[in-house]
Amino acid sequence: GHFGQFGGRYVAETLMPLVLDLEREYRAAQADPAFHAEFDDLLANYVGRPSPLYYAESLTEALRQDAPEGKGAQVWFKRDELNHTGAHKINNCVGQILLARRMGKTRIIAETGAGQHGVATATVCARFGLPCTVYMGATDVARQQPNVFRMKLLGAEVIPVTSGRATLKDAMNEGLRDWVANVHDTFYIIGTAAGPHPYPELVRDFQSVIGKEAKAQMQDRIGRLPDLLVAAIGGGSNALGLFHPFLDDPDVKMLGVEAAGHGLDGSEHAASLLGGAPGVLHGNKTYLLQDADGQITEGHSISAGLDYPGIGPEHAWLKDSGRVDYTAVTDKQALDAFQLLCRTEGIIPALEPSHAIAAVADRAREMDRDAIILANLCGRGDKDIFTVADALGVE
Ligand SMILES: CC/C=C(/N=C/c1c(COP(=O)(O)O)cnc(C)c1O)C(=O)O
Repeated sequence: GHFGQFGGRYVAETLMPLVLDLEREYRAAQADPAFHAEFDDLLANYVGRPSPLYYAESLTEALRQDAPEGKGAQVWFKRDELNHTGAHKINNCVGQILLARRMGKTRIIAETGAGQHGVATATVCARFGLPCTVYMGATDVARQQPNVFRMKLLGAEVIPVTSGRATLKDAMNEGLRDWVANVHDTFYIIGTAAGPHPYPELVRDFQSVIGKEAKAQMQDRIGRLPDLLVAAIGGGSNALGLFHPFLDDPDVKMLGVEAAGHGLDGSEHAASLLGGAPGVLHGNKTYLLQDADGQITEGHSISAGLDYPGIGPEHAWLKDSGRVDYTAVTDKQALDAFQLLCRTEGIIPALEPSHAIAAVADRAREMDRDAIILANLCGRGDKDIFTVADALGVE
């Protein structure tokens, strides 16, 4: 594997030539200044980067209210929810659509759970005039309706998937099935840092613009590095994007936040690292929620984007190496954090980063007032307002 025992490329033989072509093309793109110039130009002038680095003063003060005397870290956000399409997903889609064009592919497919990756894929397909087919679990079609309509407005075909629990895992199964049948003309834009090598690496590389910007912005604004980075984890791409540029800074601690759903003691969660075991799924070896026979078990999370029984292999390696700490936040805790941010900062976060905000609230109270926490605000909550309304029993 490419991350210790984790990673690898466990795919059907028919996929191997394409996966090898993709690696060859990715290496060529990495060495091509024109690729980087086009990527950087689109991120600046189409996506709207750099995303702001924002000091959440009001949230910081609110958290200090019930912190012990002299405690209460400063909370900063990387505002990737302000990107075009409303989440970090677009960073990766811009990179992958450029690879698809370099490879001469004429058809794009993708999987989606929260619909953010689906919208971002449909967006770059519209921009570059390529047909787009998005696979989405029927459960997620129902709970992320605003994004389903946006995908259609952008010209994408949305195919509901009804197998299993009809969430992200099932959508990714269908995406891989389509890809195996159409390798000649189709490029699969995978939405997270998972899948057969080189996907976990190239997705992490495209998303690392988040951490690179944050490092420079922190130096400009406060002249030092943050003490703790916090990010929510579905497959793990926004977390790796923030963490990766800081991995060689030993004083920068990192916390990945998984979805504990209805609690880690039961099976109704999506904490693949904390509640799973090593296994193989979707082309890579990583930590997975699985039963004693190695069958993948269905997860649960209130947040569609974290509702995945796997995780990118780089996180499996970072956990085992001890470089990154991992925790898990329940649906309830995420909902409370969602409302806290709305009320203190006037920002409606997606349910995914709401899990990170819950963990920030937990850690900030234990840290000194001059400590700096930087959290990834990786998506906006417009897509979630009806899910939240139902959960809170309000109109
Ligand atoms: C690739 C499938 C995941 C999706 N979203 C995941 C997601 C996530 C979790 O994905 P990762 O960053 O890859 O862990 C975090 N924040 C937002 C706003 C998300 O939408 C999607 O389909 O939109």
